[in-house]
Amino acid sequence: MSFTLAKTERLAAILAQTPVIPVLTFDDAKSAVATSKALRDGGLTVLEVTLRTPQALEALQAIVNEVEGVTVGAGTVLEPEHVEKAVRSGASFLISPGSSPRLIASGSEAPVPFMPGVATVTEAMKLWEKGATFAKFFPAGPAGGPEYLKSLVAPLPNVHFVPTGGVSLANAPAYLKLKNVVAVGGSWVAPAELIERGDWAGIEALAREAAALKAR
Ligand SMILES: O=C(O)C(=O)C[C@H](O)[C@H](O)COP(=O)(O)O
Repeated sequence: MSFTLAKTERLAAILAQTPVIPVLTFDDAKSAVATSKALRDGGLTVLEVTLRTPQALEALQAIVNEVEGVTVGAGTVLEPEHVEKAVRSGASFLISPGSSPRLIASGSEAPVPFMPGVATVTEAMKLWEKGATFAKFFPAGPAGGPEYLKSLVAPLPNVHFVPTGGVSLANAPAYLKLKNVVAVGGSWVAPAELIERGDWAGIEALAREAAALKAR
């Protein structure tokens, strides 16, 4: 089991592309493609498609095949079966809200980078012992917010986080200014109501505001 340097570097390069990773939930491939184009046109090019709906893998594959200029990963990866299916559907990276031993074993062996989730110091240390230096911080707000993450800079200077869960345009800057935050994740840039309504211009506008945020 290993988080290899090559995959870690690949993940670092993906995360360096953007201050905000949209966390997306799709009920059909068509709206997934349209939403992804709107996000890309607004300047957000790294997308996380959650595996929370029956159509999620089909949606992910459609984005991979039909939308140029985006890097698409799978989110809500909870078990080894999700790892296999997401990779087969063309995911460029895998993200999980947590870091169970079984998932770490299969995720770290995947051919694409895997970013597990943590909410505590000990969880972050356990990953670091295995060679993982990037983790999703979830659920960011309830788990302690920017104050909590700031406290980890001194003891864990080599672990970097993508806070997700309760992040908004308003509070994203407080996370993005931290030394140990490379990007934030959030669903606010593609709200379900706008996707249902087909308001692609609205999503593009939200993406544009988010893309203008600065990571350190
Ligand atoms: O499904 C996953 O893998 C998760 O980790 C949960 C998501 O990241 C959050 O649901 C996004 O949080 P909000 O931006 O507050 O909506």
